[in-house]
Amino acid sequence: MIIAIDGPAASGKGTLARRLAAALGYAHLDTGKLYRAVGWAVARAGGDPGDPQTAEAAARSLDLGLLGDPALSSDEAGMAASKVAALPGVRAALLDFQRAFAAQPPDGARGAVLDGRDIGTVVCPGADLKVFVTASLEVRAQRRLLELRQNGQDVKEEVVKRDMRERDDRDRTRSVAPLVPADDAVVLDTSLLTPDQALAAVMGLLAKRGQ
Ligand SMILES: Nc1ncnc2c1ncn2[C@@H]1O[C@H](COP(=O)(O)OP(=O)(O)OP(=O)(O)O)[C@@H](O)[C@H]1O
Ligand SMILES: Nc1ccn([C@@H]2O[C@H](COP(=O)(O)O)[C@@H](O)[C@H]2O)c(=O)n1
Repeated sequence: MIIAIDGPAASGKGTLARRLAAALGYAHLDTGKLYRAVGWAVARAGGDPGDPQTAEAAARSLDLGLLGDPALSSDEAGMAASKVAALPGVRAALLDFQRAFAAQPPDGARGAVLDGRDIGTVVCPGADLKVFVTASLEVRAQRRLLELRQNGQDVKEEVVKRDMRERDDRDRTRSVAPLVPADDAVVLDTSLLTPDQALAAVMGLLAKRGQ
């Protein structure tokens, strides 16, 4: 069983995907971390994340050990990620790994939950369940602000909101794998939902479908 969770920044898709995977005993892949690791590797080396050759080389030689680096959660890493993510060569370099994870989840798990921007449309178009998670920009910016401050990062509200809008715009308008709900995705607005309520909504969908 493959579950695809997509949506814009800080909509709550990662929280939902992680909790869903734990509840079902499935493996979870946060695909945003792959793009963050590539963008961050380029930026940290002083390169331009928007440069196709540099970014594609970084994607092809990506060290998966970097996915646990706390620096990946920064706003800067998110911006660098969205720049490398607009490049077709970078997306192609990361595609096989994501598809292999979904087809053969690690540790013998019976299923996989992947979250990102293009899971339901490109990575796993045949997923058993697709959920497109949304929330208003205001709510999402407040969530991210709280998260970054709790992580000890000194960030300004207007900068977080501006960066989020810019990142969402780039993700929605890029020519390759843009952020759009798959035709067969269920849209879940979490603006007024707690993480528990969002999880319950998806568990309810699975139960209704007999899965
Ligand atoms: N339903 C919710 N209600 C309140 N806060 C939430 C909810 N879901 C997630 N959060 C919080 O909002 C923040 C962003 O959530 P999360 O990381 O799940 O979003 P995301 O869509 O995966 O973001 P990104 O794409 O940037 O990784 C986290 O601090 C998380 O704890
Ligand atoms: N499937 C995906 C996942 C992510 N991206 C890009 O990475 C950026 C960071 O992702 P987060 O989920 O960690 O916020 C995001 O803004 C996208 O540009 C992607 O393109 N496809």
